[in-house]
Amino acid sequence: MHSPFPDKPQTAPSIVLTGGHLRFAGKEVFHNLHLTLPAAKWSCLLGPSGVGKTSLLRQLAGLRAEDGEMEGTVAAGDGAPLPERIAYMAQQDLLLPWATVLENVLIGRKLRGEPIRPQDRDKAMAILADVDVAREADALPAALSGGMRQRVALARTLFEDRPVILMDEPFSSLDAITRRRLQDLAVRLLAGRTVLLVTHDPMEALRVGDDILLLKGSPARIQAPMSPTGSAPRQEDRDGLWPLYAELLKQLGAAA
Ligand SMILES: Nc1ncnc2c1ncn2[C@@H]1O[C@H](COP(=O)(O)OP(=O)(O)OP(=O)(O)O)[C@@H](O)[C@H]1O
Repeated sequence: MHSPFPDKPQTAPSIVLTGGHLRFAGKEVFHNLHLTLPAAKWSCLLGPSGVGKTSLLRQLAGLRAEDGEMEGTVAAGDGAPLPERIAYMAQQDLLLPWATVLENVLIGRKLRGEPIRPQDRDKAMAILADVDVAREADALPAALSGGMRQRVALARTLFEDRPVILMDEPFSSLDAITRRRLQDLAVRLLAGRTVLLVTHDPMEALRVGDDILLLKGSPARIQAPMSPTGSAPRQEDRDGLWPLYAELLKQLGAAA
């Protein structure tokens, strides 16, 4: 099968957050939060809107909270430095408006002062083809639909090919068919990576996640209600996901 990643992924570490704490204007979003993301597994984080999922993802990505107080330590289980091993895909696509789609995928190399080699362009184009926006490679982001921009942002994350991937609702703007296709693609391309995926879609979490996490309450706490069996991407009927879906909905309802 064609793969834009001919090399083996670097070893993916576990990620450990200790004593996570976030406060905005006196409101505690979370307090003394502990979380371990197992190495080379997909963890999916669900929770009601505003509970703190994006904030938690940003803390794991090493980003500061604007206008907020953040405390806690984030470390890789193997003890090696973490920041350069993380790819972070934000909720807003954050594409550079003046750069073409292809340049946006390659922007990480450019920002790091690395040369753009022919094989980098080839790899970027292969990923753009995988996410079905290769025809738009020379277009500016403003010419794309929201779903297309999201696919470009996903392509940029995949291009970075890091062992740790943090994604904030990466498939939210996509139609149902494209969403499933890209879930399957991401599972294939990111096998062996340590992934945390924030989603509002319990079925998405059940299809792709090794571990499902819930963030709930105020201040928010982490729960780990289930770890679906069978290898991802799972199928609703074949893998018996519907009862788990109902259970997750119940638990999310209880979280409101
Ligand atoms: N810059 C900020 N200033 C003040 N409050 C903030 C700021 N950023 C986030 N918050 C607050 O922190 C809380 C958590 O926000 P966060 O975006 O992490 O939630 P979320 O679970 O990702 O929500 P959603 O599912 O809607 O994306 C919310 O109450 C939000 O209003």
